[in-house]
Amino acid sequence: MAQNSSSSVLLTFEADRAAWSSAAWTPLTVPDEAAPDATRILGWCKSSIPYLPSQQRPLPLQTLDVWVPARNATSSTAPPEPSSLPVPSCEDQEKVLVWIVYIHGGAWRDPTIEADSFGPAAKELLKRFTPATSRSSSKNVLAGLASLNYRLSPHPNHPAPDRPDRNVRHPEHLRDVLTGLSFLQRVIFSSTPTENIEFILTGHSCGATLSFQSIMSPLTRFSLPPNLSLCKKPMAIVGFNGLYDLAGFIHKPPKGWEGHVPPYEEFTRGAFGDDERVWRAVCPASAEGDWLGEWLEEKKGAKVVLGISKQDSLVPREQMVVMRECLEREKEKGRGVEVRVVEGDWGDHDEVWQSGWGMAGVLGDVVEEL
Ligand SMILES: Nc1ccccc1C(=O)C[C@H](N)C(=O)O
Repeated sequence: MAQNSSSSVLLTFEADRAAWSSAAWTPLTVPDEAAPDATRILGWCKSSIPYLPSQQRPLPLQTLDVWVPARNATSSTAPPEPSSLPVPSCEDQEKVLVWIVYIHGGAWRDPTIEADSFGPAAKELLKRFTPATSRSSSKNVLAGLASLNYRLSPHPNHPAPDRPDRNVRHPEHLRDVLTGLSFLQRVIFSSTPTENIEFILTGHSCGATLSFQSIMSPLTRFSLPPNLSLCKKPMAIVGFNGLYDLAGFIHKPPKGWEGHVPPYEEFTRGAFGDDERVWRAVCPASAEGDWLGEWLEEKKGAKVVLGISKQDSLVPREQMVVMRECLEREKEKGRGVEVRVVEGDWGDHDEVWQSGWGMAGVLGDVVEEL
């Protein structure tokens, strides 16, 4: 049985430590089945942690949220120290400590969708993996969950000329995602006394696009500094209702989707500018070169799960199909990434994260199978 040890975060950089400690741990509670009027603590949450610690005034969208499971069902109500990261201990050498990192959607521009939109799915996952209720047969241990904010492009319906974090273009969204991931990995590796850690990177809509961009070479593809390359790449990428080929959609929409071309073109130009070569280079199903091979070189046995809502009215099923076909073409060349498609009755485009259960089901299965 996994138990928490509240180890202090041993960060090399004082600025990282200050940033991590700047947010308190708050309890996440659920009704207690045993005592109907009481609640029990499911986990602990830190929100709006700035991930650009050296910057004097971090912008509101350059932050991340973290959830960790509570020690056990009757855990004390005293929160962990703000400077700590409670880590489930994992005596069983066979078990892997798994972190899930989520990237929200919103077409690179919607200011009404932020990191906390992962809350419902995070809660479902904590319920499934809380040490007290976790099936002992579960192969792995859920160590924690994180969700990233990143700077956005302007939204015509929500102008905010005074907000520098809502008026950027590619590659700034990805720069923030990689910066947040690096900060998180520094914190996790400095507080977890095991090498046996794996990450699942997951995203919704344009967050799925950003998940795949995160494993591509930042320098050669996006003119970002090479030190933003992830020190540890994810073992699995899980996309929900993802955007994988924007140029393809805009030039040749599926039958019945022609009316969606104007909004797609608007947000694509808003995020990536007018050069269509850039649209192709940023989308995983149309990008050239061997990004998959580069990932698999480091992560043999890596897997991709493409989840789609059958009721999605904003992203057509064909986006998943082109992505699956792209990955399967690579497979024929001998690059074995395992690809799985899950089609769920999860409601419309945003309902899958609003309710959270569909996402949590798919992600929980990936945690157990890793
Ligand atoms: N039309 C889309 C097509 C595909 C993916 C997202 C959207 C969005 O509209 C996202 C967001 N709610 C927006 O206002 O930009």
